[in-house]
Amino acid sequence: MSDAKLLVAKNVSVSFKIHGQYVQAIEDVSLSVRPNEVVALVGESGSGKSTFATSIIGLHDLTLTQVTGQILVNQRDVLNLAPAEWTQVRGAEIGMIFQDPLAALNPLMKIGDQIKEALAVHDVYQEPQYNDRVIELLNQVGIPFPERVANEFPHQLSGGMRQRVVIALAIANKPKLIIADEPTTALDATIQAQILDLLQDIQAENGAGIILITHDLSVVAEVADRVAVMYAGQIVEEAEVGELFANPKHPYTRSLLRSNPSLDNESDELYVIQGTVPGLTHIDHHRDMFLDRTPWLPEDVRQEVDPKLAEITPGHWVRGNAWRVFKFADED
Ligand SMILES: Nc1ncnc2c1ncn2[C@@H]1O[C@H](COP(=O)(O)OP(=O)(O)OP(=O)(O)O)[C@@H](O)[C@H]1O
Repeated sequence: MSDAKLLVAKNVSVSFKIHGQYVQAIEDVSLSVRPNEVVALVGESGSGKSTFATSIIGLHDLTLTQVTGQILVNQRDVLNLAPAEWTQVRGAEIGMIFQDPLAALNPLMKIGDQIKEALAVHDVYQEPQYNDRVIELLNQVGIPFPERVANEFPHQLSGGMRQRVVIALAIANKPKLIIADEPTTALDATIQAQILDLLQDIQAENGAGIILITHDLSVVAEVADRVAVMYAGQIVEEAEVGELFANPKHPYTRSLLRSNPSLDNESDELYVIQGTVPGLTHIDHHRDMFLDRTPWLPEDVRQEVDPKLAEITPGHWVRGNAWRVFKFADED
Protein backbone atom coordinates (compact mmCIF):
# COMPACT_ATOMS: atom_id res chain seq x y z
CA MET A 1 0.00 0.00 0.00
CA SER A 2 1.24 3.47 -0.84
CA ASP A 3 2.05 5.65 2.12
CA ALA A 4 1.01 8.80 0.25
CA LYS A 5 -1.20 11.03 2.35
CA LEU A 6 -4.92 10.68 1.74
CA LEU A 7 -5.56 14.27 2.72
CA VAL A 8 -3.29 17.26 2.72
CA ALA A 9 -5.08 20.44 3.75
CA LYS A 10 -2.86 23.51 3.91
CA ASN A 11 -3.74 26.95 5.22
CA VAL A 12 -7.45 26.46 4.70
CA SER A 13 -9.55 29.51 5.52
CA VAL A 14 -13.32 29.71 5.17
CA SER A 15 -15.49 32.84 5.29
CA PHE A 16 -19.27 33.05 5.27
CA LYS A 17 -21.19 35.92 3.74
CA ILE A 18 -23.30 37.36 6.54
CA HIS A 19 -25.42 40.49 5.89
CA GLY A 20 -23.45 41.18 2.71
CA GLN A 21 -20.00 40.90 4.32
CA TYR A 22 -17.62 37.99 4.51
CA VAL A 23 -16.81 36.89 8.06
CA GLN A 24 -14.00 34.43 8.61
CA ALA A 25 -14.99 31.19 10.35
CA ILE A 26 -11.76 29.20 10.14
CA GLU A 27 -8.28 30.52 9.56
CA ASP A 28 -5.18 28.83 8.26
CA VAL A 29 -6.14 25.31 9.22
CA SER A 30 -3.66 22.64 8.06
CA LEU A 31 -4.18 18.94 8.59
CA SER A 32 -3.07 15.74 6.93
CA VAL A 33 -4.31 12.17 7.12
CA ARG A 34 -2.43 9.01 6.16
CA PRO A 35 -3.85 5.59 5.33
CA ASN A 36 -4.77 3.61 8.47
CA GLU A 37 -4.80 6.72 10.60
CA VAL A 38 -7.61 8.15 12.74
CA VAL A 39 -7.16 11.88 13.20
CA ALA A 40 -9.53 13.43 15.71
CA LEU A 41 -10.65 17.02 15.37
CA VAL A 42 -11.78 18.17 18.79
CA GLY A 43 -13.33 21.34 20.16
CA GLU A 44 -16.49 22.84 21.60
CA SER A 45 -19.52 23.56 19.49
CA GLY A 46 -18.80 26.52 17.23
CA SER A 47 -15.02 26.01 17.04
CA GLY A 48 -15.15 25.32 13.29
CA LYS A 49 -14.80 21.56 13.03
CA SER A 50 -17.75 21.02 10.69
CA THR A 51 -16.87 24.07 8.61
CA PHE A 52 -13.45 22.53 7.94
CA ALA A 53 -14.91 19.09 7.17
CA THR A 54 -17.48 20.59 4.83
CA SER A 55 -14.73 22.28 2.86
CA ILE A 56 -12.89 18.97 2.41
CA ILE A 57 -15.95 17.32 0.95
CA GLY A 58 -16.96 20.35 -1.11
CA LEU A 59 -20.38 20.89 0.40
CA HIS A 60 -20.19 24.64 1.03
CA ASP A 61 -22.55 26.84 -0.94
CA LEU A 62 -19.92 28.79 -2.89
CA THR A 63 -22.28 31.68 -3.59
CA LEU A 64 -22.18 32.41 0.15
CA THR A 65 -18.85 30.94 1.19
CA GLN A 66 -15.21 31.58 0.31
CA VAL A 67 -12.75 28.75 0.75
CA THR A 68 -9.03 29.43 0.25
CA GLY A 69 -5.82 27.46 0.75
CA GLN A 70 -5.04 24.04 -0.62
CA ILE A 71 -6.96 20.77 -0.23
CA LEU A 72 -5.49 17.66 -1.83
CA VAL A 73 -7.45 14.42 -1.61
CA ASN A 74 -5.39 11.49 -2.89
CA GLN A 75 -3.05 14.14 -4.32
CA ARG A 76 -5.87 15.67 -6.37
CA ASP A 77 -6.64 19.34 -5.86
CA VAL A 78 -10.32 19.42 -4.90
CA LEU A 79 -10.67 23.06 -4.00
CA ASN A 80 -11.52 24.13 -7.51
CA LEU A 81 -13.46 21.13 -8.74
CA ALA A 82 -16.57 21.71 -10.85
CA PRO A 83 -19.83 20.32 -9.39
CA ALA A 84 -19.83 17.45 -11.92
CA GLU A 85 -16.29 16.49 -10.91
CA TRP A 86 -17.33 16.53 -7.25
CA THR A 87 -19.89 13.84 -7.96
CA GLN A 88 -17.01 11.55 -8.92
CA VAL A 89 -14.93 12.37 -5.84
CA ARG A 90 -17.64 12.40 -3.18
CA GLY A 91 -18.48 8.86 -2.20
CA ALA A 92 -15.70 7.29 -4.24
CA GLU A 93 -12.71 9.02 -2.68
CA ILE A 94 -14.28 10.59 0.41
CA GLY A 95 -17.08 9.12 2.47
CA MET A 96 -18.98 11.19 4.99
CA ILE A 97 -20.77 9.95 8.09
CA PHE A 98 -23.10 12.56 9.55
CA GLN A 99 -24.18 13.01 13.15
CA ASP A 100 -27.89 12.61 12.60
CA PRO A 101 -28.70 9.39 10.73
CA LEU A 102 -32.35 10.32 10.25
CA ALA A 103 -31.39 13.51 8.44
CA ALA A 104 -28.79 11.67 6.35
CA LEU A 105 -31.24 9.03 5.10
CA ASN A 106 -34.16 9.43 2.73
CA PRO A 107 -37.26 8.57 4.80
CA LEU A 108 -39.23 7.48 1.72
CA MET A 109 -36.73 5.06 0.26
CA LYS A 110 -35.98 1.51 1.35
CA ILE A 111 -32.52 0.99 2.87
CA GLY A 112 -31.41 -1.34 0.06
CA ASP A 113 -32.50 1.13 -2.63
CA GLN A 114 -30.58 3.96 -0.95
CA ILE A 115 -27.42 1.88 -0.95
CA LYS A 116 -27.99 0.85 -4.59
CA GLU A 117 -28.39 4.50 -5.50
CA ALA A 118 -25.05 5.31 -3.88
CA LEU A 119 -23.44 2.41 -5.77
CA ALA A 120 -24.97 3.48 -9.08
CA VAL A 121 -23.41 6.97 -8.91
CA HIS A 122 -19.97 5.47 -9.31
CA ASP A 123 -20.97 2.29 -11.05
CA VAL A 124 -17.97 0.35 -9.81
CA TYR A 125 -20.24 -2.69 -9.56
CA GLN A 126 -22.45 -3.88 -12.40
CA GLU A 127 -26.21 -3.81 -11.81
CA PRO A 128 -26.71 -7.57 -11.16
CA GLN A 129 -24.13 -7.34 -8.41
CA TYR A 130 -25.80 -4.46 -6.60
CA ASN A 131 -28.03 -6.76 -4.54
CA ASP A 132 -25.06 -8.83 -3.44
CA ARG A 133 -23.08 -5.73 -2.59
CA VAL A 134 -25.98 -4.30 -0.53
CA ILE A 135 -26.14 -7.45 1.57
CA GLU A 136 -22.36 -7.58 1.86
CA LEU A 137 -22.28 -3.97 3.11
CA LEU A 138 -25.11 -4.46 5.61
CA ASN A 139 -23.25 -7.52 6.90
CA GLN A 140 -20.02 -5.58 7.12
CA VAL A 141 -21.60 -2.90 9.34
CA GLY A 142 -23.06 -5.56 11.63
CA ILE A 143 -26.72 -5.42 10.69
CA PRO A 144 -28.54 -8.64 11.53
CA PHE A 145 -30.98 -10.07 8.95
CA PRO A 146 -29.60 -7.85 6.14
CA GLU A 147 -32.04 -9.18 3.51
CA ARG A 148 -34.97 -8.06 5.65
CA VAL A 149 -33.42 -4.70 6.59
CA ALA A 150 -32.69 -3.94 2.93
CA ASN A 151 -36.45 -3.93 2.39
CA GLU A 152 -37.23 -1.67 5.34
CA PHE A 153 -37.51 2.09 5.63
CA PRO A 154 -35.28 4.16 7.98
CA HIS A 155 -38.04 4.76 10.56
CA GLN A 156 -38.34 1.00 11.08
CA LEU A 157 -34.80 0.81 12.48
CA SER A 158 -33.33 1.83 15.85
CA GLY A 159 -30.96 4.82 16.05
CA GLY A 160 -27.90 2.56 16.27
CA MET A 161 -29.01 0.49 13.26
CA ARG A 162 -29.70 3.66 11.26
CA GLN A 163 -26.19 4.90 12.02
CA ARG A 164 -24.84 1.56 10.77
CA VAL A 165 -26.76 2.11 7.53
CA VAL A 166 -25.25 5.61 7.22
CA ILE A 167 -21.81 4.05 7.65
CA ALA A 168 -22.66 1.42 5.00
CA LEU A 169 -23.57 4.27 2.62
CA ALA A 170 -20.34 6.11 3.41
CA ILE A 171 -18.17 3.07 2.68
CA ALA A 172 -20.26 1.68 -0.22
CA ASN A 173 -17.74 2.73 -2.87
CA LYS A 174 -14.70 2.00 -0.70
CA PRO A 175 -13.44 5.56 -0.23
CA LYS A 176 -10.01 5.75 1.33
CA LEU A 177 -10.79 8.91 3.28
CA ILE A 178 -13.74 8.89 5.68
CA ILE A 179 -15.00 11.92 7.55
CA ALA A 180 -17.10 11.04 10.57
CA ASP A 181 -18.80 14.14 12.02
CA GLU A 182 -19.92 13.39 15.59
CA PRO A 183 -20.94 9.87 14.51
CA THR A 184 -21.94 8.74 18.00
CA THR A 185 -23.30 11.88 19.62
CA ALA A 186 -26.94 10.99 19.04
CA LEU A 187 -26.52 7.46 20.41
CA ASP A 188 -26.54 6.04 23.93
CA ALA A 189 -23.30 4.86 25.53
CA THR A 190 -23.45 1.14 24.67
CA ILE A 191 -24.34 1.80 21.05
CA GLN A 192 -21.64 4.51 20.88
CA ALA A 193 -19.01 1.94 21.84
CA GLN A 194 -20.28 -0.49 19.17
CA ILE A 195 -20.20 2.19 16.46
CA LEU A 196 -16.65 3.19 17.43
CA ASP A 197 -15.59 -0.46 17.25
CA LEU A 198 -17.20 -0.67 13.83
CA LEU A 199 -15.29 2.38 12.59
CA GLN A 200 -12.05 0.83 13.77
CA ASP A 201 -12.89 -2.45 12.02
CA ILE A 202 -13.64 -0.62 8.78
CA GLN A 203 -10.41 1.27 9.03
CA ALA A 204 -8.48 -1.96 9.56
CA GLU A 205 -10.25 -3.72 6.66
CA ASN A 206 -10.13 -0.91 4.12
CA GLY A 207 -6.87 0.74 5.20
CA ALA A 208 -8.90 3.92 5.31
CA GLY A 209 -7.88 7.17 6.92
CA ILE A 210 -10.53 8.70 9.16
CA ILE A 211 -11.14 12.24 10.33
CA LEU A 212 -13.20 11.89 13.46
CA ILE A 213 -14.94 15.08 14.53
CA THR A 214 -16.02 15.09 18.13
CA HIS A 215 -16.31 17.21 21.24
CA ASP A 216 -15.86 14.10 23.39
CA LEU A 217 -12.32 13.45 24.60
CA SER A 218 -13.20 9.96 25.85
CA VAL A 219 -14.01 9.03 22.24
CA VAL A 220 -10.68 10.50 21.15
CA ALA A 221 -8.76 8.53 23.79
CA GLU A 222 -10.39 5.35 22.56
CA VAL A 223 -9.92 5.52 18.81
CA ALA A 224 -7.65 8.35 17.63
CA ASP A 225 -4.02 8.11 16.57
CA ARG A 226 -3.52 11.85 16.34
CA VAL A 227 -5.52 14.79 17.66
CA ALA A 228 -5.97 18.36 16.49
CA VAL A 229 -7.67 20.66 18.97
CA MET A 230 -9.63 23.56 17.46
CA TYR A 231 -10.74 26.78 19.06
CA ALA A 232 -12.44 29.78 17.43
CA GLY A 233 -11.55 28.63 13.93
CA GLN A 234 -7.91 27.76 14.51
CA ILE A 235 -5.94 24.67 15.50
CA VAL A 236 -4.39 25.44 18.90
CA GLU A 237 -2.64 22.11 19.48
CA GLU A 238 -1.86 18.94 17.57
CA ALA A 239 -0.06 15.79 18.71
CA GLU A 240 -0.10 12.01 18.76
CA VAL A 241 -2.92 10.90 21.04
CA GLY A 242 -0.69 9.51 23.81
CA GLU A 243 1.44 12.64 23.84
CA LEU A 244 -1.60 14.93 23.92
CA PHE A 245 -3.12 13.20 26.92
CA ALA A 246 0.22 12.84 28.75
CA ASN A 247 1.55 16.32 27.98
CA PRO A 248 -1.27 18.69 27.07
CA LYS A 249 0.12 22.19 26.70
CA HIS A 250 -2.32 24.73 25.32
CA PRO A 251 -4.59 26.24 28.01
CA TYR A 252 -7.65 25.17 26.00
CA THR A 253 -6.53 21.54 25.72
CA ARG A 254 -5.71 21.45 29.40
CA SER A 255 -9.09 22.95 30.25
CA LEU A 256 -10.91 20.44 28.05
CA LEU A 257 -9.08 17.58 29.77
CA ARG A 258 -9.72 18.98 33.20
CA SER A 259 -13.42 19.39 32.47
CA ASN A 260 -13.70 15.72 31.51
CA PRO A 261 -14.08 13.82 34.79
CA SER A 262 -13.16 10.43 33.32
CA LEU A 263 -9.86 11.70 31.92
CA ASP A 264 -8.74 14.15 34.58
CA ASN A 265 -6.30 12.86 37.18
CA GLU A 266 -5.42 16.20 38.67
CA SER A 267 -8.44 17.22 40.75
CA ASP A 268 -11.50 15.76 42.41
CA GLU A 269 -13.85 18.56 41.46
CA LEU A 270 -15.47 18.88 38.07
CA TYR A 271 -13.88 21.78 36.23
CA VAL A 272 -16.11 24.04 34.19
CA ILE A 273 -14.56 26.19 31.47
CA GLN A 274 -15.95 29.67 31.98
CA GLY A 275 -17.60 31.47 29.06
CA THR A 276 -18.36 30.22 25.55
CA VAL A 277 -16.74 30.03 22.12
CA PRO A 278 -17.15 33.53 20.62
CA GLY A 279 -19.52 34.07 17.71
CA LEU A 280 -17.93 34.68 14.31
CA THR A 281 -18.25 38.45 14.36
CA HIS A 282 -16.40 38.59 17.70
CA ILE A 283 -13.33 36.61 16.69
CA ASP A 284 -10.00 38.42 16.31
CA HIS A 285 -7.80 35.94 14.47
CA HIS A 286 -4.70 37.90 15.49
CA ARG A 287 -5.14 36.85 19.12
CA ASP A 288 -5.62 33.64 21.03
CA MET A 289 -9.33 33.98 21.73
CA PHE A 290 -9.33 31.26 24.36
CA LEU A 291 -7.33 33.50 26.68
CA ASP A 292 -10.44 35.67 27.09
CA ARG A 293 -11.68 32.75 29.17
CA THR A 294 -8.63 32.76 31.46
CA PRO A 295 -8.85 36.32 32.82
CA TRP A 296 -6.51 35.52 35.72
CA LEU A 297 -3.52 35.32 33.35
CA PRO A 298 -1.38 38.47 33.02
CA GLU A 299 -2.57 40.93 30.38
CA ASP A 300 0.63 40.69 28.27
CA VAL A 301 0.22 36.89 28.05
CA ARG A 302 -3.42 37.20 26.95
CA GLN A 303 -2.70 39.87 24.36
CA GLU A 304 0.08 38.08 22.43
CA VAL A 305 -0.19 39.20 18.79
CA ASP A 306 -0.45 36.62 16.00
CA PRO A 307 0.37 33.54 18.06
CA LYS A 308 1.82 30.90 15.75
CA LEU A 309 1.70 27.12 15.82
CA ALA A 310 5.19 25.89 16.76
CA GLU A 311 6.56 22.34 16.99
CA ILE A 312 7.69 22.09 20.61
CA THR A 313 8.77 18.44 20.41
CA PRO A 314 8.71 16.25 17.27
CA GLY A 315 5.11 16.00 16.10
CA HIS A 316 3.70 18.12 18.94
CA TRP A 317 2.46 21.55 17.86
CA VAL A 318 1.15 24.31 20.13
CA ARG A 319 -0.10 27.78 19.27
CA GLY A 320 1.44 30.82 20.94
CA ASN A 321 3.39 31.10 24.17
CA ALA A 322 0.69 31.25 26.84
CA TRP A 323 1.21 27.55 27.55
CA ARG A 324 4.68 28.30 28.90
CA VAL A 325 3.23 30.20 31.87
CA PHE A 326 -0.32 28.88 32.04
CA LYS A 327 -1.74 27.80 35.39
CA PHE A 328 -5.32 27.27 36.43
CA ALA A 329 -6.70 29.96 38.72
CA ASP A 330 -6.67 27.51 41.65
CA GLU A 331 -3.04 26.39 41.12
CA ASP A 332 -0.07 27.97 42.93
N1 LIG B 1 -23.32 28.46 6.63
C1 LIG B 1 -22.93 29.26 7.64
N2 LIG B 1 -23.17 30.59 7.59
C2 LIG B 1 -22.75 31.38 8.59
N3 LIG B 1 -22.08 30.97 9.69
C3 LIG B 1 -21.83 29.66 9.79
C4 LIG B 1 -22.24 28.73 8.77
N4 LIG B 1 -21.84 27.48 9.16
C5 LIG B 1 -21.21 27.63 10.35
N5 LIG B 1 -21.20 28.93 10.73
C6 LIG B 1 -20.57 29.49 11.93
O1 LIG B 1 -19.19 29.12 11.89
C7 LIG B 1 -18.72 28.82 13.22
C8 LIG B 1 -18.15 27.42 13.23
O2 LIG B 1 -19.23 26.51 13.11
P1 LIG B 1 -19.04 24.92 12.96
O3 LIG B 1 -20.39 24.32 12.78
O4 LIG B 1 -18.00 24.64 11.96
O5 LIG B 1 -18.48 24.54 14.40
P2 LIG B 1 -18.36 23.09 15.03
O6 LIG B 1 -17.11 23.12 15.83
O7 LIG B 1 -18.46 22.06 13.99
O8 LIG B 1 -19.62 23.05 15.96
P3 LIG B 1 -20.68 21.85 16.15
O9 LIG B 1 -19.96 20.84 17.00
O10 LIG B 1 -21.81 22.52 16.87
O11 LIG B 1 -21.06 21.37 14.78
C9 LIG B 1 -19.91 29.02 14.15
O12 LIG B 1 -19.81 30.33 14.69
C10 LIG B 1 -21.11 28.90 13.23
O13 LIG B 1 -22.19 29.65 13.73
